[in-house]
Amino acid sequence: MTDRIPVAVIGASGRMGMQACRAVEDAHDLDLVGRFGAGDDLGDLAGARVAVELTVPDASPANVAHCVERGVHAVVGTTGWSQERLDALSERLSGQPGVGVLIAPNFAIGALLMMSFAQQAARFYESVEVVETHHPGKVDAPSGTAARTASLIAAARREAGLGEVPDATSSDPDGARGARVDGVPVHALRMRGRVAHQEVAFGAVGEALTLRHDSFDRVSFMPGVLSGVRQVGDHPGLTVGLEHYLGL
Ligand SMILES: NC(=O)C1=CN([C@@H]2O[C@H](COP(=O)(O)OP(=O)(O)OC[C@H]3O[C@@H](n4cnc5c(N)ncnc54)[C@H](O)[C@@H]3O)[C@@H](O)[C@H]2O)C=CC1
Ligand SMILES: O=C(O)C1=N[C@H](C(=O)O)C[C@H](O)C1
Repeated sequence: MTDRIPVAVIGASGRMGMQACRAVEDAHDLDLVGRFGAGDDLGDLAGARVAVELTVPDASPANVAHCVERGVHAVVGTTGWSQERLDALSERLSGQPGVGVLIAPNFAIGALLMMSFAQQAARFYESVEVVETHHPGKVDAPSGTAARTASLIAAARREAGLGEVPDATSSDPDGARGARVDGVPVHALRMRGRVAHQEVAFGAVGEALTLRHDSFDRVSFMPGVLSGVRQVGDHPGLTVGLEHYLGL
């Protein structure tokens, strides 16, 4: 008989939380034992071994800390985790050996591949910019995916000895050139009718490379959520990025 994993979803009434509850309920090896929303007492997380955390950036660190303190593994899709918050979580995990937390800026396989391809391409191109588009209900900008993509690109550029992206702009009073994440220009669009989309545009003399990923439906995130739930217990400590579980 297989050992079924008892799972709780935090943020269960949200766009992602509802989808995650359905995916867990439909999985042959998982049991949905708890659904938690804003204002609920997480208590012992209804006896869950793994919690899926899909809330808002301001609530996520406390929810994850609650899980870790009770020895419950956490699969976290909530974005907006700063390096400072990640460091505090690592510190907390060092006092709970055996507990695993996965922070996954994006669960979609295509988005993970896009980030990996962007990392590979980065050293060959002088110019690069990231453009993400999301539904207008998203509270954080840039997206976690865009921020991570930019950081990965920046690290690859540094390693290759590339300097700043070329840009002669000397007047931009309204911020038309977007944000900079680790020196990489990032632009965020919010549009009714969209879900989650990203382009990474590379340029070199006489050529361009464009990488694009589209999530048209939140079902695209569910195989990744389920992989995370099944594997987090085998990965104690903090892991940032589902690619580390998938060998990408
Ligand atoms: N990693 C990934 O692949 C993906 C990550 N996300 C991220 O997941 C998060 C949730 O996204 P959506 O579902 O679209 O947002 P949403 O706004 O639809 O849902 C968030 C839910 O969290 C609840 N909530 C707020 N504070 C809470 C608290 N303290 N405890 C428990 N529940 C609380 C809200 O009431 C709401 O139901 C966002 O950070 C988003 O960026 C979204 C899609 C994919
Ligand atoms: O809020 C969303 O919808 C999404 N959030 C994640 C992010 O910020 O990157 C993942 C995906 O883009 C959908």
